[in-house]
Amino acid sequence: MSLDLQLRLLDEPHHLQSVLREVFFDLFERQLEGAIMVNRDARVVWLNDRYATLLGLASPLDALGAPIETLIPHSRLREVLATGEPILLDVMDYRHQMFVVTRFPVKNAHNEVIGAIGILLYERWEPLKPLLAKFKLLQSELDQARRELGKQRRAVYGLDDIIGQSPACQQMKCLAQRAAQLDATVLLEGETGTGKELLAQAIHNTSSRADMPFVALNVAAIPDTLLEAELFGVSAGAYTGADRKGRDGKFKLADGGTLFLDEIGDLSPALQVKLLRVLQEQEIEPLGSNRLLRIDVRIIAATSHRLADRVTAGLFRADLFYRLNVLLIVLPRLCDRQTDLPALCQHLLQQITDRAGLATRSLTAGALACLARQRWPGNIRQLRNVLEQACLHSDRHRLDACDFDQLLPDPVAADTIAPLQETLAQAERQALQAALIACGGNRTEAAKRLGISRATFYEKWQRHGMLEAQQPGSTTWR
Ligand SMILES: Nc1ncnc2c1ncn2[C@@H]1O[C@H](COP(=O)(O)OP(=O)(O)OP(=O)(O)O)[C@@H](O)[C@H]1O
Repeated sequence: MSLDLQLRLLDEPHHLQSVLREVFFDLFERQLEGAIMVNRDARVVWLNDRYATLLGLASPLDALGAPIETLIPHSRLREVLATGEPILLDVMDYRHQMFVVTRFPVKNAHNEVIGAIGILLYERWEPLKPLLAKFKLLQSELDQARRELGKQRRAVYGLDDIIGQSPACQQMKCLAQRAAQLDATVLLEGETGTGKELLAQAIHNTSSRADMPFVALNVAAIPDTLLEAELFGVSAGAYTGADRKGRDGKFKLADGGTLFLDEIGDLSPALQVKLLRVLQEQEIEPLGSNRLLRIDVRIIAATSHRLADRVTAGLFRADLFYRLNVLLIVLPRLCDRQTDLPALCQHLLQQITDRAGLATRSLTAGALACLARQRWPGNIRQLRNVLEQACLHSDRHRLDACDFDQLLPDPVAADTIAPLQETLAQAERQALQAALIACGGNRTEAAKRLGISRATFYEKWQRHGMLEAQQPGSTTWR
C-alpha cells in the first residue's frame, strides 16, 4: 500500500469506502490473472490488461460494449446476472485451457443486480493445483467415454451401399456426393421406405464429418412434450426425477457430426421456431438453463410429405423451409426405378440370408416378373419385408413366383381381365393405402393428398373393409 494511501486512511476515515474501492480495484487490476466486468445486459464495461492480453486484444478498450459470449464463449456471467447469485468456484474451458474462475454479482443500494464480475484464478495458484489436476483427469476420462460413445453413433452405410443404376438413382447418388462435399443443410424428400436414412448416413460417411457422430431422431415418433428435451437437452437441476442430473440432447450428442431429423414436417410450430434459431445461431439452450451452448452440427432433414405443400397449407414455417431446403434431394419411388429391381433384390436377399444365417437365395425370372408388377407403396422397405418373409417361408434356393403368392399385398396378374367395377374398386383401395403410407398413417393428411374429405376417406376405407390396425410399411394389408 502506498504511503499516500496510508495517510489518507489515517486522516480521513470518511474516505474509507472510496479508498477500499481503490485497493480492491488495484488488486483486480494488477494481482489477478484476469478480471472482467459486465453490465446488466452482459456487455463488457471493464477488463484488466492481463485479461485483454489473454483474449488476444490489443487493448482492453477493444472489448468494451461487446456481449460477453463473443469474447468468452463459455462465460457464465449471464447466469450470475439472471440469478443474482455468485458462482464462487468453477473451472472454465477457454481455448482448450482450464482456468479456475469465480464470479459474483454487483448490486446497487436497492439490492438490484446492475452487473457482474468474473475473476480468473490462473492455474499457477499453488493451492488450486490438486483441484485442477483432479478436474483434468475427470475431463480426460469423460472425453474418452465420449469418443467411445461417438464410435457407437457411427453411420454404417456409405454411397456404395445404395444399390441402383437407373437414371433416377444415379442422379440421387450424384447429388448425395455433392452434398457430402459441401457442409450445407440437406433436405431429403421421398416416400416412406425409399432409403432416406440410408442416404443420410451415406452423405455423412462421405463427408469430412465421417469420424464424428451421426445421430438420428424421428421427430414424429416422440410426443411434442418430450421432443424439446430430446433435441436440446436438459440442464442439471431443471427437473426432479430422472432428469435431475441433466441430460445431453441430440444436438449436443451430434456435435461435430451430423444430426438426421426424420419426418421434419411433423415438427410443432413452437419447435419450428426453436429449430430455426438453432440453424441461424448455431447455438442451443438446454431446458432449464439460460446458457447458450455453441454447437457445430450439420443437419440432414427428411420428409415423406412435400414440405413445400405443407408451407402452402400453413403447417410449416416458410423461413425454416428455406433454411432446410438448401440442397434438396428427391428420392425416387421404387416403381419409378423398375430397372433397379433385380440388383436390389439380389442385394437385399444377400443381406437377409447373411443376417439370418440362411443359405444364399436367388429369384427365378417368374418371381422377378411377379415382383415387378407390384406398385410397392412401402418402397424398398416393403420389398425387403416381402423378400424376408419369402426366405423364411420357403426352403427353395431359387424363389419362384408361387413363393410370393401369399405375401404380396395385391398380386396383380397382368393377363387377368376383371370386371371394370372390380378393377376400379381395387385401384381405389390401392390409392387409399398408398396415400396413408405416404402420409405416415395420418388420415387427415392422406385425405387431403387424395383431394377428398376426411369423412369420405373414412367412408371409403370402411366400405372396402380395410383393416383398422393397418400400419404404414406393413406388408400384411388387404
Ligand atoms: N438404394 C438402396 N439400396 C439398398 N437398400 C436400400 C436402398 N434404399 C433403401 N434401402 C433399404 O430399405 C430400407 C428402408 O430404408 P430407410 O429406412 O433408409 O428408408 P426411409 O425413407 O428413411 O423410410 P421412412 O421414411 O419410413 O423412415 C432399409 O432396410 C434400407 O437399408
